Amino acid sequence: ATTNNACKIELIVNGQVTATEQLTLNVDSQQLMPSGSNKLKLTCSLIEQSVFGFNKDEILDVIWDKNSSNILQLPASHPSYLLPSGNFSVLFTIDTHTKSMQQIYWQDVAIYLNDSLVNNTTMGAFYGLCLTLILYVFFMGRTLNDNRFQLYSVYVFCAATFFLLQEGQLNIVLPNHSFLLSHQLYLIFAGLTVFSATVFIVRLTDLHLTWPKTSHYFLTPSAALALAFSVIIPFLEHNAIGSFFSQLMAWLTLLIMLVILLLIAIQSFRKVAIARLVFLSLLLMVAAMVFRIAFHDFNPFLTRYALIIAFAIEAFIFAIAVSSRVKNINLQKIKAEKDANTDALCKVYNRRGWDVKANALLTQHKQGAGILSLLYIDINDFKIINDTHGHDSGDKALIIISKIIKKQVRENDIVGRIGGDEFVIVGLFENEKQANNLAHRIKTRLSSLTLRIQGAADISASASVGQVKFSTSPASVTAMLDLADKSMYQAKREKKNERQGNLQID
Ligand SMILES: Nc1nc2c(ncn2[C@@H]2O[C@H](COP(=O)(O)OP(=O)(O)OP(=O)(O)O)[C@@H](O)[C@H]2O)c(=O)[nH]1
Repeated sequence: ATTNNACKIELIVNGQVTATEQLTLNVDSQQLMPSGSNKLKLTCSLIEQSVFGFNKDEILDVIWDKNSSNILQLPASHPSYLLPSGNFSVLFTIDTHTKSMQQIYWQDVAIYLNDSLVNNTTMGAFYGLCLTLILYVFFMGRTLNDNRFQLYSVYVFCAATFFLLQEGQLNIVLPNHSFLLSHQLYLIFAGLTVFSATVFIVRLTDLHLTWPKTSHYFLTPSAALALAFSVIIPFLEHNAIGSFFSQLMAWLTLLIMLVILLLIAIQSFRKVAIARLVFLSLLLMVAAMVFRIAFHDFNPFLTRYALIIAFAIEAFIFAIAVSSRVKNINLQKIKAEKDANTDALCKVYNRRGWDVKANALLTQHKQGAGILSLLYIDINDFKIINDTHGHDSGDKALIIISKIIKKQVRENDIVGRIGGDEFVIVGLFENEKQANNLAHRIKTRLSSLTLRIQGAADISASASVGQVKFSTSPASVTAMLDLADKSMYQAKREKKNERQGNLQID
């Protein structure tokens, strides 16, 4: 009967034991294994069941000897086995493709369960966050038709897949697919991550516009080279050349990140929008990467977690940066649209903007009832005002008159300046009386004006106002304008005749 737990592992080459490793319960141990097929012997004497497994990802397959039916494979991210109690000795083969230190763990069942629960929950939360960000930003990008957002999703997808393959969670749902655990597949996703991240960051922060040469001749080609390495390395012999290329890829990636970091630091210094956010998250990522390269074999678990945590924070910050860009782009679009439709001097609609709004009102009138009324306002003898007081004072007079008009109208009436001294108002009224009231107010208010202009002489001005009303919708806004224009000329002529009549009487 066994009185204490003990396990040892022996490496067997040509039938000879070449190395022995005494395992310690709940302490990871290292075993150097040449690449290829390694025969090993596990000898245990156990009071109770325990868990035995491998941490590293270079393992292609673990094949147990025929007499190992009492050793149970557990659904886990890495090859893990439940060892029975009692004394036993069993042979197994490990296929690896790189000569490496294998991390072997031998744990209490309770500790193993706790560790894998923590690991899988943490990783599950991480994948959930990534998936949410990927989908959210992707569909936001589709709505806004800007490929920066799709690039973000591609980048986060590649990185999350890289972590998924490296951490091995796919192995839980798809056991016995050793390819999923293999170095090859996750290395390619590492390359894809470097490439998509570079393209995304360049587009997000407009590095291709600020430093076109650096981004065309260094950043994009280097990222493509790192991607090419990641595809080539799995096909190389796992010897000095292979590890040289692996190192090269790691350092190239670090170099790309440092250059981007430097450029974005300059942008932050120049106070370019979102540059600081991007800088912060990149700094975090570089710190995690330096840690990963410098302490490569120090503690793989910790090294991987540092990168995952840094990446989760980075992905989140990038999502904020992307949405902040969306906001900026949207605001710019809205402002540009508004500017294109606004008269710069009087801050009412210009011809283009007024036409759009007037058409919308006409459509509304066609669908409903009420009176559509258009007022056409032309300032009298504005040329004389300009000639007498100067163009600058003329401008100020136009501003004051437009303010007077805006004060008289209701919120939904549409005021536009469609010519030098010509204003139009279109509105929808419940009845003719309401429409006439507005026309009357405008005509009275503009019939005789004294405009006070700071630092200049007062200007006397007046305007002629024409009105057209429709209970049945007119054919078009142009037709409506033509009629209103004629009505205004009629009013102007009458006013001139009146004045001439007055002169003759005098
Ligand atoms: N200050 C200023 N003047 C403008 C602007 N746009 C047009 N004008 C001037 O407005 C004047 C309009 O002149 P006309 O169309 O001959 O009309 P009017 O002098 O008002 O004469 P009636 O319409 O017959 O009463 C022209 O002298 C234009 O140069 C502007 O933005 N600022």
